[in-house]
Amino acid sequence: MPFHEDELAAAESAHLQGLTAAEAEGDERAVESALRPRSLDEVVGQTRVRDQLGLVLEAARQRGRAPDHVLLSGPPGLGKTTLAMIIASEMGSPLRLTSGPAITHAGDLASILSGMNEGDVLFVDEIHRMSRPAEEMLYMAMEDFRVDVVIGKGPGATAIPLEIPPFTLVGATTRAGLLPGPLRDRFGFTGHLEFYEPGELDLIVHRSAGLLGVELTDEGAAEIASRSRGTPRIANRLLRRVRDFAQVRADGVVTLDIAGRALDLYEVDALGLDRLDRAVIDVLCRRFGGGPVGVSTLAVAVGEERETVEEVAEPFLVRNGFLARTPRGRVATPAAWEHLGLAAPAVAPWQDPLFEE
Ligand SMILES: Nc1ncnc2c1ncn2[C@@H]1O[C@H](COP(=O)(O)OP(=O)(O)OP(=O)(O)O)[C@@H](O)[C@H]1O
Ligand SMILES: [Mg+2]
Repeated sequence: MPFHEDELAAAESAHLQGLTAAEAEGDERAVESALRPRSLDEVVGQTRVRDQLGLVLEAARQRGRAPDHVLLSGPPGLGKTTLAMIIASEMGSPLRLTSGPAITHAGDLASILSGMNEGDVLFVDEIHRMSRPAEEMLYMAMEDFRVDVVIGKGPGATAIPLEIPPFTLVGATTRAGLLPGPLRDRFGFTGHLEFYEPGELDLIVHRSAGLLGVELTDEGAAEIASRSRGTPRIANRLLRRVRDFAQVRADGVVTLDIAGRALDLYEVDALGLDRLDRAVIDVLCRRFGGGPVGVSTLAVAVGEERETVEEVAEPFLVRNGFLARTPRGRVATPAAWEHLGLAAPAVAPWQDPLFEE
């Protein structure tokens, strides 16, 4: 391994803990980091992004240059951080980790950049949450490998140009749409991560079970995979919860029956909807008659942050045909009514030509 794994894992878990502040999750994070694929070959699914990225890295290696800047976008838990780490490891370069919210001043970024060596990979998680001045400094650094550090204030302020050795920026975002155009355009390669197919999640569950020493049947793995919301992080988490159940209530082997009972206990339904997903469609149908309703109102009604509803619940609900985004707001589809065991209104309010907001 070109970088020191323990250090990396420790840095990552500290970084992630800073973001979540939930001490109890520390252990989960450590397991998560142990389950990360370490090379492109180990990555399951995402074939398009993997092939494209593989080419970008190979070409850079042949030229002996740092690869182009890479932007990774997609819903949480699909592998953005994993891929960032793989980019560094495939290039044999050290990885530096930071995140948009951690860079509050341009000076924070300047000090990170000035400590970089040629070929280093800088990973900026949640890059859409960086401050404006830092963002502008980053444009310049990405394009010209140079930044202007402003010393002093007012008329006496001077800008001192600072050269930065060629590096590769890897940005991750759950909201590519929120990135300003000039920043987005400076990435040489953008990989959009998609939700995983059940067959791919099945492979991931088997792989993780092997690493964790969990005994499971093919049917047990398939059950976990099909209830994982197309998301490897969730597949791994459910596997651990099902393992607990198997250990305490049975003989430790994860069978179809055990997986089904455990997942019912954890309120993950047959289609993989979790509590938040169900709360969103439930409120939408029962309280707002199917919509349309603005996302902020919806978020208040389910007692969550707007961002959480938009970034975590919605992509999955939209992709699975339970919810639609319309210019007037969010609406429930007939599949959502059906999933809740409710009768959909004969004419949905938003389809009624006399409907007025
Ligand atoms: N393609 C994959 N194959 C196998 N396991 C994967 C894959 N992608 C992700 N994982 C697993 O899922 C977990 C979550 O992935 P990761 O942390 O990279 O997601 P992320 O996109 O960075 O999420 P977030 O937006 O929340 O930061 C990892 O611990 C890893 O074990
Ligand atoms: Mg991440």
